[in-house]
Amino acid sequence: MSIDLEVRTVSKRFGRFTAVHDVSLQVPKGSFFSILGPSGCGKTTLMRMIAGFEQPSAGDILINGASVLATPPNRRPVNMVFQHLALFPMMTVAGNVGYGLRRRGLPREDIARKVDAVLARVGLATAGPKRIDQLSGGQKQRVAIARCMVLEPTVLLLDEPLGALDLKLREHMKVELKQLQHQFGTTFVYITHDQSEALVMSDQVAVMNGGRFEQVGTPQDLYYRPSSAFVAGFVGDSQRWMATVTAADAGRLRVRTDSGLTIAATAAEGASIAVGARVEIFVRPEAIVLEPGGSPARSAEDGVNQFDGSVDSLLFNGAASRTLVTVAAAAAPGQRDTLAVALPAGLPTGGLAPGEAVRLRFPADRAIAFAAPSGAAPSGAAPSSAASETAS
Ligand SMILES: Nc1ncnc2c1ncn2[C@@H]1O[C@H](COP(=O)(O)OP(=O)(O)OP(=O)(O)O)[C@@H](O)[C@H]1O
Repeated sequence: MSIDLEVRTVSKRFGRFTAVHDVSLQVPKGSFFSILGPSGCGKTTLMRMIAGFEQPSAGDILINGASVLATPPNRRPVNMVFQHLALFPMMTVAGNVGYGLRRRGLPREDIARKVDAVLARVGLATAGPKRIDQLSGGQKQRVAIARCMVLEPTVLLLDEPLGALDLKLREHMKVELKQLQHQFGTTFVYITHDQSEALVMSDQVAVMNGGRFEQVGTPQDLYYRPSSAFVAGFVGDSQRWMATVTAADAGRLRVRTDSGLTIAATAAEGASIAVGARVEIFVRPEAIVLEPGGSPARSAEDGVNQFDGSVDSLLFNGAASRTLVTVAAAAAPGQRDTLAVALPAGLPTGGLAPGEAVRLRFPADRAIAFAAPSGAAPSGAAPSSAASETAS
């Protein structure tokens, strides 16, 4: 596996503030790598160092195995697509796409041939003579990508390129960008604060927080095997509780949530958690199975959590429909918890109505516990309703 881009223990300080701390990554040739993190975590600073617009304070950046620190931005084999695309509004589509080739001094006929070929590959074969303002938002995105791809970069850097689009177009462009990347076979490094963009498109994702990488892995790794509470909370939806550990045996835990529920949970990989520890518990909505209430109670199985509750509300959203279920903690009168549960596709939501009794089950190995940062605020309990916690 050859590596197109390598970042080695790179840091960036602005005065006394460190925006990027000791970050390392390797991006294999032809892959889609995303850097995902909240606003201000250092994504753009890292990207600007790769592009050559900022110099690292420490570390090295290699493209095709050679350090590029001494190479100015316009000589690095990378191109960058910005959120606001930076297309020239007064030029035609072909004029924009051919701009870099003209600056390189290529003969006109070579430019015309390359521009036509790349426009055809992004599905805009006939758009060359059009003005930029005659294009839709999605078409402008494709022109911005074509303008970079025509220069045949080793790495294409994309800085939140879908940020300015409306939601529907963003959903569409996620799939289209992934297809374009696959078709060109070019290495893409993509920065975003939108976890769903990163999950859908990427081969590998680095989750960044406070200038550091929290975890680098496949979307599946991040979703199913998060290595920190930050990753578990930032990637995908979760039911989340603050809790105290009441029993611990080789990673199998029993915890009492601040809202009064007793939950069988599993310590996150590599975490050593003892009785009395404060933890954060994460359960994915689809890990929770919803059964009709009133069905004969199954005997409590070891390692399976089981709660009786009632439907609070239905959140219909086609295949992504959910229901909110309220359960009460028997040991804590007056306290209750509302859990979001995914409805299996095709389940007639007509069968469920607010107030209806249901039973929730989820296995202990889908309730992942991370040590809570010291001083973490309790999650707090919602107001009361009638339901009872059964055995777990
Ligand atoms: N030239 C600079 N001088 C001083 N501080 C800077 C400079 N550039 C960035 N920073 C700081 O570094 C931190 C990281 O900024 P950066 O733009 O890399 O974050 P980001 O993750 O890309 O955020 P966003 O998603 O909002 O663009 C921020 O606190 C920012 O204020």
